[in-house]
Amino acid sequence: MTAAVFLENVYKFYNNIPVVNDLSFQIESGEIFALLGPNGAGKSTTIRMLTTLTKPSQGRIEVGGYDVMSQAMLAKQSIGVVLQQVSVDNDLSVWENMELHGRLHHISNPQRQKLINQWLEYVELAEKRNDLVKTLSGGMKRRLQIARALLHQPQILFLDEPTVGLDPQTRRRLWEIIRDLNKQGMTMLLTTHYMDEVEFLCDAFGSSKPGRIGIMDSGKLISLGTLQQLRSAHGEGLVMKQFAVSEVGSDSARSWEYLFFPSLEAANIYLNEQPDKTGMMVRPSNLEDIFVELTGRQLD
Ligand SMILES: Nc1ncnc2c1ncn2[C@@H]1O[C@H](COP(=O)(O)OP(=O)(O)OP(=O)(O)O)[C@@H](O)[C@H]1O
Repeated sequence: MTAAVFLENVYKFYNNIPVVNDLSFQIESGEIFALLGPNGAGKSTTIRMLTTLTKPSQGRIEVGGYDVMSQAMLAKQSIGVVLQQVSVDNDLSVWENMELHGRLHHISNPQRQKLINQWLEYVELAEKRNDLVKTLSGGMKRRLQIARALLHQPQILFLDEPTVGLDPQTRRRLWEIIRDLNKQGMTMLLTTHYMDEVEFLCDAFGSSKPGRIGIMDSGKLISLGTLQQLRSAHGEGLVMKQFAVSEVGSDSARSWEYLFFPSLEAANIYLNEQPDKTGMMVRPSNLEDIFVELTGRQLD
């Protein structure tokens, strides 16, 4: 079966520096895939290459079975894109934004109006159809971006940092939309630097098909798998040990050392064997622990 998204040995150089460095992975049809990494890891550049907005310097990329270099038009038709910066036209109404996109994609009426209505209903903006976009909230604008990206019935939806700058309720609502679209069979690739976003969207929680997580750092894919696979690979049990890193007068700055163990039980056995347990605690590992272990950094 052809992968919905396929990257092989992909590089992107800016000023001779590889900001994407030998990236290879595939996403199957219907899968949800999150690219997680700190600022500057190369996530946006990767999405820009996948969506034909910038060319790879080397390597092969296919989306929807089409080569992004030699079959860019066909590749573009098979994808919907929601970029980090809100890209809807503020001076047009909600409906006019949808109409423009529909015309650009040569969707003829009455199908165009049917799809506009369907997707505006889906993102709960039907009642706002005649409102100017500049009067909408940030969350509404993001939902409009999603509705517009879906109008030409793409197979794959790319979302670059979809919930950045939104309040908690709005983020939650967008996550539900993203998860629902994926349940309906839409292939999804999203970038994020929020751990809770990845855990909500990619975690099993009763789903037989959890999403996969690709952790990127300095242009490289440094880990790949479901949350459970990442936890199994790095250790499901964690012992946190507090230690002083500096002493200034009577103040001391404290930090944590993380020790991973194959299971929570193994972590507990280790703790029980310690003669002095002061400043130590045991808990199951999570995505953030794994990220810090792999990159040596914490996300914002
Ligand atoms: N057009 C460009 N010219 C030169 N350097 C660039 C260009 N675009 C991106 N970069 C550099 O490439 C690196 C990767 O940037 P990118 O935006 O892909 O990272 P990111 O993981 O998406 O980060 P963020 O979460 O901040 O968006 C950064 O060091 C950035 O400064």
